Amino acid sequence: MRDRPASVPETPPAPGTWRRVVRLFMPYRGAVCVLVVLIAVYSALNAAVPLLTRVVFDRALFGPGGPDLPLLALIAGLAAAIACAVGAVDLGQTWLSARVAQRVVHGLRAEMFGRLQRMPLAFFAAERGGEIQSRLAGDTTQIEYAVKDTLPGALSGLIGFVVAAGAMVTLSPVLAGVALILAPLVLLVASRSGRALSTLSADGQRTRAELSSIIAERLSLGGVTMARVHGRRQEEAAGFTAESERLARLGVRSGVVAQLVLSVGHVFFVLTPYLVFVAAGLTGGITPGTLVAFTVLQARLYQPLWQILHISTEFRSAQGAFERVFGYLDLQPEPEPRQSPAPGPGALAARGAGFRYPGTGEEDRPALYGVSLDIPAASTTLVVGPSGSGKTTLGHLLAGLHPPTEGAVVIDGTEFGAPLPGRICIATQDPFLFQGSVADNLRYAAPGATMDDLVRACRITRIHERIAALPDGYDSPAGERGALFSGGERQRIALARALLADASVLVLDEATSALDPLTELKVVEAILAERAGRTTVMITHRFGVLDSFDTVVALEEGRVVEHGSRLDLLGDRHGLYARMVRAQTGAA
Ligand SMILES: Nc1ncnc2c1ncn2[C@@H]1O[C@H](COP(=O)(O)OP(=O)(O)OP(=O)(O)O)[C@@H](O)[C@H]1O
Repeated sequence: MRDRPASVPETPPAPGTWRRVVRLFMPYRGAVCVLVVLIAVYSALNAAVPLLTRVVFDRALFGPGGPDLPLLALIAGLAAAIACAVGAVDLGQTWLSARVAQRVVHGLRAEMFGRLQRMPLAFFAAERGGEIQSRLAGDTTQIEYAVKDTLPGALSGLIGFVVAAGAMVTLSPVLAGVALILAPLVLLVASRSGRALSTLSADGQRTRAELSSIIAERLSLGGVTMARVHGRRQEEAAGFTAESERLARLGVRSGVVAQLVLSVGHVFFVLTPYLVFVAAGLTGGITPGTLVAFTVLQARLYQPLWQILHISTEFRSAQGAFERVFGYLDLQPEPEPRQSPAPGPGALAARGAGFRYPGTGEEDRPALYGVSLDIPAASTTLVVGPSGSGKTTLGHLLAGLHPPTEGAVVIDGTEFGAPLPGRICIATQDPFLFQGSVADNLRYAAPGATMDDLVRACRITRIHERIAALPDGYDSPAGERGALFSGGERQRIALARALLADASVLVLDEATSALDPLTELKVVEAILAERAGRTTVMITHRFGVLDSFDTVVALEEGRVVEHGSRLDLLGDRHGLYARMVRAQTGAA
């Protein structure tokens, strides 16, 4: 299993994270302003009730003339009206804040997905699947929880605090001063604990991502098979358990730190009223009505304070998630192609093209270098070479999947370095079939294809009989990554999909490698016949019996070492192609 440091070193919060969080709300500033007004109204209405209580005590109940029933009835009516208004305003503010929060989180998710789609393929080769899943689904969910409660909570906390403190100062400035004397201590503890919480949160998010990666990789069909074949089930379970325990420990520590803040706050809330009573006793001249109103207002003061503490701990806990999401949003995507080449017959060329995979050092040889080739329109070209010689890399360059890191790749006279759907298509050795029906998978290349089109393509790639024999025919499910089909069947379905794309250039990168040699020969011949008049490039190791190609390109160690007609290259007894054909066919 993976190695991990026993504990991730404390990292200070990334500078600018909070500024970026605030910026997320900028497009909704109008709604946020309305929210502020609603919350202010809500807080003012809430603060009015204790002031009514003061009138009840000092005038309506215990006034000089005894109980004043009409005044009591009036106050009861007013209190009922205020309660209704508070309910309505509360509903409005909940709707608005939920809307803003959901929009912000939806925007983050959509932007992150879009950014990832534009990342170079090398990013997906290096990044773990679980990591992407964890950031896109897990981190955004944590942000959603934080943002949903935070926006209204922080605003109502602040406004509620100001309104309640203002009302308390109006009643008695001295008692208000005493009530707030311990507040700085609580804020200090909150700020210290907040920093610890952010670190714990970042560590927690990383551990969650590690768990997701283990699940995605080791609980896949391939991962489970590998563990069973090599008898490593217990080690796999132990690796997962260790990460899970680590997450559990982090969860406990975060819970304790968060509770520390809340507990200090609690002591403050319990202690302060008694300090106020003592102060009232010492100063004298405070009416019972003022003291009752003051006591009610104190509760109203603590609630927002409590809310602010609670939110600050929650937000600090979400800091790690924000940083990981922003980390993906800062990734450098592939540049968009400057111009789309004008339509043409499909003549390809490489001009001194080379490619170096990201992460390979300057001292390593590039995967491909100095490749200059002309592949005329409507020609058929075979690309051969030893394992690791750069065939797939060349295929990817010709299909626009990688832009060359030196030189250029050209179609019909125009340089390109990005996929050209509809003009160039590639079928690979390990094709991707998604969960859905066989027909869905085929129509991915040609959404408007009729059933006859599907059947025709599948007949060419010799897979129609197999699909037709399934209980639901073309509507049968393909399974996870096409797992309900054999490797050779998957390849033939993917080849049919590539034919349906009807591109002027088709690159076959070992796309028939899982077929038996006889079927492979028939399928390749049928594809070439179907594509007569269009350009086809085939990369393969099993070329010994393939004799219908115009041209052969032989690669060795990232360079083109032979390029010519098949018969010419066969004539060069010491040439790479001739030697490889002899090795395959057993010819002397
Ligand atoms: N994503 C990658 N990152 C780094 N190096 C890579 C990556 N993919 C391939 N390479 C390296 O680039 C070189 C050429 O690889 P490529 O897959 O093009 O060879 P190939 O001729 O198609 O091999 P094979 O016949 O085994 O499929 C190899 O040395 C390989 O290790």
